[in-house]
Amino acid sequence: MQRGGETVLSLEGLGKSYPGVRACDAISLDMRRGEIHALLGENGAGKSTLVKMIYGLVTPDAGEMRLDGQPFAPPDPNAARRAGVAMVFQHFSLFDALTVAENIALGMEDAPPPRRLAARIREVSELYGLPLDPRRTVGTLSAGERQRVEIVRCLLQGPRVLIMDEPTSVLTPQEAEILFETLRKLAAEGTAILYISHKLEEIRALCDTATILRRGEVVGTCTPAETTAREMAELMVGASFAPVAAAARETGGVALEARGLAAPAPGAFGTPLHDLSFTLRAGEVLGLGGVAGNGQDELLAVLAGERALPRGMLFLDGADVGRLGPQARRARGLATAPEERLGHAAAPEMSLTENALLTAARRKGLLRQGFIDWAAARRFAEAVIDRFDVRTPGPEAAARALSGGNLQKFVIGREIAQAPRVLVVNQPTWGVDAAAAAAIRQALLDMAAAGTAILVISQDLDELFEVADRFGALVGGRLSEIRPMHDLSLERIGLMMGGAHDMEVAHVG
Ligand SMILES: Nc1ncnc2c1ncn2[C@@H]1O[C@H](COP(=O)(O)OP(=O)(O)OP(=O)(O)O)[C@@H](O)[C@H]1O
Repeated sequence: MQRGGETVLSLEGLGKSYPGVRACDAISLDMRRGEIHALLGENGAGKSTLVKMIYGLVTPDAGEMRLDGQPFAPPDPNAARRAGVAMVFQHFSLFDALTVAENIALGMEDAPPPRRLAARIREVSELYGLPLDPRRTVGTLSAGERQRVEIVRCLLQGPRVLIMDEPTSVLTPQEAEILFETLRKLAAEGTAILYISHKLEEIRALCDTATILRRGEVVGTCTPAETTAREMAELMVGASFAPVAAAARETGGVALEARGLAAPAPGAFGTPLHDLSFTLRAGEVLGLGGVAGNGQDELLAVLAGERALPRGMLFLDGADVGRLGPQARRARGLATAPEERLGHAAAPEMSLTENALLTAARRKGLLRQGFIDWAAARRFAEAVIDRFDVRTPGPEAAARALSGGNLQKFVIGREIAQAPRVLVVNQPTWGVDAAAAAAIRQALLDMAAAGTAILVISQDLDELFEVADRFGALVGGRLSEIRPMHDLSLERIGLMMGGAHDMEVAHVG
């Protein structure tokens, strides 16, 4: 570990307000050369706002920044990049139809000629243990490989400060380990890394120091290796919270069954589903793991009814529902929550009340003789906000004004609160902080104990260990054998999911 290097970036009293919310309040923080610095905080604590100020996407309304001792106020990301600040986002901004090299060239100001660039990409990717073929079309890459494109793009700039926003949510455990090797090597060379994650065990393994934010303010710092995950979670929340506990439960009859379920790829780069068969019983939680892009979204779309299926492939309580649309399936008790919260699970410009109405109108009786019962819709939205501790000024707030994790709590809570017979969720706690994730997982287990059949599609294996009774891996649109969760180790599951995609652990040094 390289503690004690000179300060590269210092923030002094940084602040930013949005209407009704002080997102960041007088934040001071120093980053040193060679340091891997975690930024921790519950949903809405201000982490994204803070890094957006460093990256020139948001202008602070108070305080100042210094980079290498010089005043630093980037008006836009280009300026931040020129000054040596790079950022890898949770959502990749790559063009599927272009090659790796073309994508990288697009993000550069003075891209070298194609052959030189391809050679540089090979060089940097090999040096940092992130093999990448510059000629591959991005649409054919796995999520882990796409992330490598983003990282290599940053590394080509030789950044002094590298910001990573929840980088491991798309990786297998083996790929995450390779990423950590890369980050350690970068830190050893002097790069300062600011690392946002809700995965506290990862932070303990990787980060030299952590700054904890709560409601826009710095509330503490710690040395992650010397602090337990629970202690860190409690520092973030400012209180203790209960661990997830599964009550003993009995499984009932088969509620949902897929029989040889198959569907062509929805577009040029989607994943076709091949011959998926599983049963899901009342009171049971079936976990489907897999690296992003292996058919998760496509499976959710056919289970939700966004895409119809031929006869004979999908049964709800014994009845063939494959040809029914989403509203008809919901009316029969099959509720679903997709991964993408803004735009798919929720309409960004609509209020929380309107978003609640979108999926709950039938089951919660929010329509009266064809008219919307706005008072009832608002009460339902308020009940979800209360029960799942969604931090927002109120149900009239637009979905897009919520922090990522708070919107996630809302869209999952909206389905849970409808008490469906079968619930299918994709990445239910993606981007949700530890305490809120525990609350969502507990709610899923409580529903199962009350007899709901639950299918959890997730890339978070710790989550599946916590909630699932049985496990199957989705790989290339196919389903592995389904095994009892307690027979499986993390390593075994990682291998079932496709291991490290032909990658070798970086040889550091
Ligand atoms: N564009 C915006 N308009 C209005 N409010 C906003 C906007 N962006 C952020 N906020 C508010 O600022 C606060 C901080 O949000 P921010 O996204 O920085 O939190 P976060 O710590 O990154 O959360 P998460 O872990 O959920 O991503 C939240 O209360 C959020 O609702």
